[in-house]
Amino acid sequence: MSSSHLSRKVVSAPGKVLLAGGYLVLDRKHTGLVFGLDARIHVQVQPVPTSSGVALSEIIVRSPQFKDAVWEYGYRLADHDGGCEVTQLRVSATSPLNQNPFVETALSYALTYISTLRNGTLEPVSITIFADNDYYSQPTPLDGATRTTRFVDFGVPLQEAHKTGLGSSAALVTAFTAALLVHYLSESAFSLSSYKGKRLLHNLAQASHCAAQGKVGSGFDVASAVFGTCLYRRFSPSLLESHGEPGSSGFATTLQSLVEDSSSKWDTKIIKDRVNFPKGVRLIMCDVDCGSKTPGMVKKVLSWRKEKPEEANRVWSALQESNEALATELADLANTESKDYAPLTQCIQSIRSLIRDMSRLSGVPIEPASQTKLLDACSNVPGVIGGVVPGAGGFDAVALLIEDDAKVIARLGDVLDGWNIQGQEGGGDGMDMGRVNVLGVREELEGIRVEDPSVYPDM
Ligand SMILES: Nc1ncnc2c1ncn2[C@@H]1O[C@H](COP(=O)(O)OP(=O)(O)OP(=O)(O)O)[C@@H](O)[C@H]1O
Ligand SMILES: C[C@@](O)(CCOP(=O)(O)O)CC(=O)O
Repeated sequence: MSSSHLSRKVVSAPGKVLLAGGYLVLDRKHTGLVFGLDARIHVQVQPVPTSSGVALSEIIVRSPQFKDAVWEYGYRLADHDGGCEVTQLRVSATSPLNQNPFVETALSYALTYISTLRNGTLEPVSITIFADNDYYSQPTPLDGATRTTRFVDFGVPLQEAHKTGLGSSAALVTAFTAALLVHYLSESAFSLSSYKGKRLLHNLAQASHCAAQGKVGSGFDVASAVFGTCLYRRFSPSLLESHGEPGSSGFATTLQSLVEDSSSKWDTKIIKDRVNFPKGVRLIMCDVDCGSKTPGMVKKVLSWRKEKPEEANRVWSALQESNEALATELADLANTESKDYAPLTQCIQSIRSLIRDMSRLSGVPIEPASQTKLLDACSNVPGVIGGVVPGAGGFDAVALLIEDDAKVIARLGDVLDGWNIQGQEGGGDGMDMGRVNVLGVREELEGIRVEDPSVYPDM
């Protein structure tokens, strides 16, 4: 190990799949069953050596798997308790500003919080982001085969990469925030191994993720990035609606109180003890490349619920019951070690049927006909227990539960090989289904994790 590894800190956070509870989880009355995935975003922080003894207040962030993915920021403490303001610096006077709102917001929020706990200036650091390959569409070898490169060079700018929908921004903001807290704060002020530390990270990452996306979602993706697989009940949205912004008077104190929850306002529920995953079963994702999400799906579903509350609430209550039954069945299978997967198939079928009701009644293609065909074809493969359109659904990836056996994956591969043509001819949604690839990801129970820095490439 070279000595530079000693001062480097690396933290990783998992991607997610909302197996059950899409849309419902937006309402505190309901829960979502979210699985963490073994595709992670890793963030490395290292001090910048200063030979002259003069430290400039500059932070450089790189995402070396993408073209031109370098962001430089100046930072300063604002007057009137305004927290830490960051300003993106141009790489050259003539080059356009290539912004990364998630990085920039996570940086100013984390530095603001850190500055409330530390006196004096924060020394500059260099930050590197590594994304596991499955966050972006490209064929990856499945279990058993050797992955050639741990972190593939995608060779394109970040905006041109095809995302697979594993929640890169939430995993990034969470790992990025955690890496900065671990770097700048002493173990006694902040530790990821305690529940208190995770709660603090959760609150801070939810605040900056919402600010960066410009809307308050349910936050299931940030919650699973911190706590891993869980049943999730969201926080009241009003919590994040009026905390001001970096630079505005009083922002630092408001953020500190929000993050440390000094008025006990956070009502998020992370339920881990009712969730388990049976040995012998595996979750996999099939990425529909060129799949696209219909814009405004959330808005349309919510306006249907507002217009027809009785109709919608009937479906949502039944779905909530089926979603909980799925979590219970998975936990029972894990506890009893039974290999009778018929009840699990049944749970998945009843969820799918209710999701199709929701699609029909709301007019939103949550499980469109082309995904119904894909899921039915996958479910007919021996060893496949069942599958759903996860999250918001639409034309994105599907999630399957299968018997954890390479033969099942091989059989699935055979079915999916010719899928492109079948989808285009018979999809019936006016959408072309692209190629369907089995991603190399699987479920993972663990959330945020401090990593051994020596296994990452030197940057
Ligand atoms: N590897 C990375 N390096 C730097 N920034 C990244 C990286 N991955 C994601 N980001 C940031 O997150 C943004 C993508 O966030 P977006 O919410 O659109 O996708 P997502 O979180 O993957 O979506 P979904 O919830 O559908 O999975 C990028 O534009 C960039 O700002
Ligand atoms: C529709 C929704 O409930 C889930 C969206 O999930 P995904 O981004 O499709 O994985 C929105 C949310 O929970 O914020």
